[in-house]
Amino acid sequence: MNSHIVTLNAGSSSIKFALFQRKENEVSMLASGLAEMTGRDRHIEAHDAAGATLQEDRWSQSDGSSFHDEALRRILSWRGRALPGAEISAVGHRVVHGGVHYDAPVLVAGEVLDRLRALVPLAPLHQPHNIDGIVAARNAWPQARQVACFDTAFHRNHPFVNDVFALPRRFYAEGVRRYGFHGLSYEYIARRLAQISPAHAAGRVVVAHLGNGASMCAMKNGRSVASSMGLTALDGLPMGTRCGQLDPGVVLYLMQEKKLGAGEISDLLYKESGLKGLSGLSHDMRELEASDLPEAAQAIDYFIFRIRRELGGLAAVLQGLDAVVFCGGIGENSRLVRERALEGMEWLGVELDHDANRANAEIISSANSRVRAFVIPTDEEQMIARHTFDLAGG
Ligand SMILES: Nc1ncnc2c1ncn2[C@@H]1O[C@H](COP(=O)(O)OP(=O)(O)O)[C@@H](O)[C@H]1O
Ligand SMILES: CC(=O)OP(=O)(O)O
Ligand SMILES: [Mg+2]
Repeated sequence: MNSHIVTLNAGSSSIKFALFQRKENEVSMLASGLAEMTGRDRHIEAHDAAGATLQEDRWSQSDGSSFHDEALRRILSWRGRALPGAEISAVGHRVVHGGVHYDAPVLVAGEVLDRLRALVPLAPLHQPHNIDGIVAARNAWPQARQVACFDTAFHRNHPFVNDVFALPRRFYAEGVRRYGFHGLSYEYIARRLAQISPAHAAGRVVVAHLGNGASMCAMKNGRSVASSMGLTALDGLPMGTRCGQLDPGVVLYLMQEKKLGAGEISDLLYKESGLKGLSGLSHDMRELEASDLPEAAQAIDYFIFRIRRELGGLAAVLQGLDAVVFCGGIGENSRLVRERALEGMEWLGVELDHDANRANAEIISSANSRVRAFVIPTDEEQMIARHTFDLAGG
């Protein structure tokens, strides 16, 4: 009997969903979709494996319900029509934070959900939606097993120096560590690079996952050795609405001088900063690139500046560089960001092929470039599906 699974991936500005089947160890996607919150509107669309549209709809946020609640409701209400007769044996969820307990996917049972709830303060833009997805999927498919697949798991073998903050040791012991996120994406990229170019995959690689959330990962032989993100998904690169790296003194200033409370500071750093805060226009890179506002250009400048700084830093961690990979909504689509991130990087061994970059080619470095630069569409859904079949069977 063919077994089907559903995957749910709630990001900060989108929920991606898909239906998979496994036949003789091969995982294939039968349908996939995306509910997304752009600068302009909210929409949902779904396609079958051949790309034919199965569903398309737009809505505006007027009734006070959150984007994620409404998106999840629409995704689940669609399932009856989309999946007639499909027996769903398991639902795989992207869960952004696994904390100290989880360094691999788990079946959601017993105390798991409580442990995931305890991590909500460390990932407020994601974890509540990941948990809502688990609860909603339990109701929608009561017979199915629920599998949690963690963004943090791929990074859990970092050397101590990449894992620690210089705080008194008791904080490390209680889990105040650099976890790193986007691990399902990096895991997929490591596997895919090994298919495209095994020699590069075995070497020193920096992957830039540039989406609404953005981070960079240093990999050696397909394993993560450092991430730009930390205890939370606030650190490192500036993002759609998140600040990225910040002097902790700024937080003290906000508390002591501006008299802001924890909730206000959290909202400021997670929801009002980054590209949105700097541009005053939008969190959405497409809108910033299309704008003539000098503030929009400066927001992009800062994004690029931090990518370049992180690239140099991670190359130093790896003691050299063999390949750079771009992925995520911005990394896969923005020629401008890739071009500006790599221009003048010949000292590091990267020479861009401008035509290939403009064409969104898979390899965007020149034939002479010592370091090869790739654009590889990421596929977190595929990683979730593989883990879910492996753990829940079917
Ligand atoms: N053609 C494009 N040019 C520039 N940016 C793009 C393009 N397409 C998508 N993006 C950007 O990708 C980001 C969303 O990335 P994605 O990885 O889907 O987000 P999430 O973090 O929610 O999973 C948005 O900032 C969007 O503007
Ligand atoms: C961890 C994170 O930032 O995820 P996303 O890019 O999906 O918001
Ligand atoms: Mg994402």
